[in-house]
Amino acid sequence: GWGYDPENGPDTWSAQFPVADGPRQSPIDIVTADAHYDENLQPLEVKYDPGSSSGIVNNGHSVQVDFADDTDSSTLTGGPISGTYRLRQFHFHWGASDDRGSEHTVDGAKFPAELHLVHWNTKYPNFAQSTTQPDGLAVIGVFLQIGDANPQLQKVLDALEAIKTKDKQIAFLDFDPSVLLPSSLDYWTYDGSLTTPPLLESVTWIVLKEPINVSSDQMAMFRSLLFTQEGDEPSNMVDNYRPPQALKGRSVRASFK
Ligand SMILES: O=C(Nc1cc(S(=O)(=O)[N+](=O)[O-])cc([N+](=O)[O-])c1O)Nc1c(F)c(F)c(F)c(F)c1F
Ligand SMILES: [Zn+2]
Repeated sequence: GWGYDPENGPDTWSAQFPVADGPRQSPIDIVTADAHYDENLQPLEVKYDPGSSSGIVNNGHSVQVDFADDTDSSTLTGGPISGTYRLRQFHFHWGASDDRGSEHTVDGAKFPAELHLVHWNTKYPNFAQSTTQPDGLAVIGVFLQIGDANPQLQKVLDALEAIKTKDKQIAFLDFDPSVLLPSSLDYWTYDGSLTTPPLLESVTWIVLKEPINVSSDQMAMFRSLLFTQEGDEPSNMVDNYRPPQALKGRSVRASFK
């Protein structure tokens, strides 16, 4: 299956997923001088219920925290979107070293990691259906930068030793992901896609300008995960990021001056 090695990584995905060469692929490099301030953009409204967190899983591509999305308990509204989007899951992308790992870049600069909070549009019956619609998903991207250790992140990191190998998962309850958001919700937004196969062009991207902190030691904990299943030749889960894709005429809007 697809992955991030030379023989199954981002440069090979278009063979099985031709949309990889489509008109609205993600991630992108955000050129801040070209990001147009749009005064019509609303503030983001994030309302997460810690009671809806359910589990944490090593899915073979990332570490993912899943949420119950059968009610409007954890939602995203406002910002560039209309209607109500439900939080489905969040996950991370990171590098083998602190000089890389984010998917989006800012004026060419890479961050050591990027958090993605995946939401789906409740005008569609469920997540799967929404993934096939141009306005089906809204993903909040948050950059991680090396600084002081992040105590909010530590609860996620403490769970990793129990899900070291692919397909391992454990219960992960009472976690409010808003503790992972920076103090400012200023954002850039553009129309894009999933950054992993099936690369569906159904994502309104909302990339926060302000990074959150992570320490180098905490980054090393992400890198202790494995892409591989228990008993297989171990391969460290690192560099699980797709590089920036062509803008193909798209505009990036800014919610701030
Ligand atoms: O649920 C999905 N979540 C997801 C998205 C991204 S993402 O990087 O593309 N993203 O949008 O943030 C990265 C990871 N990850 O673990 O790294 C994910 O687990 N992907 C997904 C899927 F797996 C399918 F088989 C499918 F049919 C579909 F429609 C999907 F949308
Ligand atoms: Zn992602």
